[in-house]
Amino acid sequence: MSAISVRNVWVEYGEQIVLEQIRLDIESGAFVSIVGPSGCGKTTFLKLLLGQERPTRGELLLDGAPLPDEPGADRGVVFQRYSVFPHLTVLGNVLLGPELQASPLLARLFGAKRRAQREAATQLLDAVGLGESLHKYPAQLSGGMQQRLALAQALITRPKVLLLDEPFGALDPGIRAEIHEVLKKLWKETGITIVMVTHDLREAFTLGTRVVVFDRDARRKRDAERLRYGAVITQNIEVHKRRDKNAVLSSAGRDDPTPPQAPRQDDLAPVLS
Ligand SMILES: Nc1ncnc2c1ncn2[C@@H]1O[C@H](COP(=O)(O)OP(=O)(O)OP(=O)(O)O)[C@@H](O)[C@H]1O
Repeated sequence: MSAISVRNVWVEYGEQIVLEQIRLDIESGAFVSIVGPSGCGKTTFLKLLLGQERPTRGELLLDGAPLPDEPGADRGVVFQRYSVFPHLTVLGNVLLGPELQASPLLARLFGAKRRAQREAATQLLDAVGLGESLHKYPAQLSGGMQQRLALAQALITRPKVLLLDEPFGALDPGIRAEIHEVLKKLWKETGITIVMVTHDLREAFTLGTRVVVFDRDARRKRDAERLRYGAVITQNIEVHKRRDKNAVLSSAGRDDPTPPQAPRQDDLAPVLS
């Protein structure tokens, strides 16, 4: 479990200010959903957490220490598409991370270590429902199965933080609901801190312990001002108490209805207006 602190962070690309004055504390084990209009800097924010982008100003801390400047095994990531390697089998995809960690040049594990990692990978693939598909290639999997694989691939190195960039955006609603359950279960079991960008407000509120809205100040939306002002956090909504994790997660249970906090999509439209 890991806490993240974002302290007065700005991101500028040349003349364009994308994010400004971003201040956010994410408690250890939280599940934070990031929503906001297209182009307001959500993916940029995720890239900051991943270490793919650096803030122009401000700092980001992971468990009180400056966040490493480059992606590392402490942060797993899943994108909407293309997270998995098409030329590797399901098992090969999940084993690649540990292999690269153990041997950056050869990307191979040997002997007892290989057996232990194979066992861990197989267990994880079982947990995401791909236990029967270990030797298939991604092209032989459905979209939902590929995203399950991407989750397993991201989690095998036991990262402290899982970053999700619209991971389920391309999936049908039914498949989405299934994979939500898988994700909630993994979150519960690992206690990992999750930050997820989504366009789906219902998903944001159903999964998130906190929903954070990024947007430009309404007074600064004129075209002439687009470059000079970045997005800020306009709302930071606590949806569920993380300590009450079982209550959050029990929404996955057969007997539990949708949690009372999860609003209808129509009710949520004003959040983004
Ligand atoms: N490397 C870069 N160089 C210059 N501009 C960039 C770069 N990366 C992002 N931007 C700009 O930053 C702004 C925010 O982009 P970002 O992808 O973070 O938005 P977003 O909220 O994730 O959008 P969407 O919801 O459509 O995915 C956009 O105007 C984009 O053009």
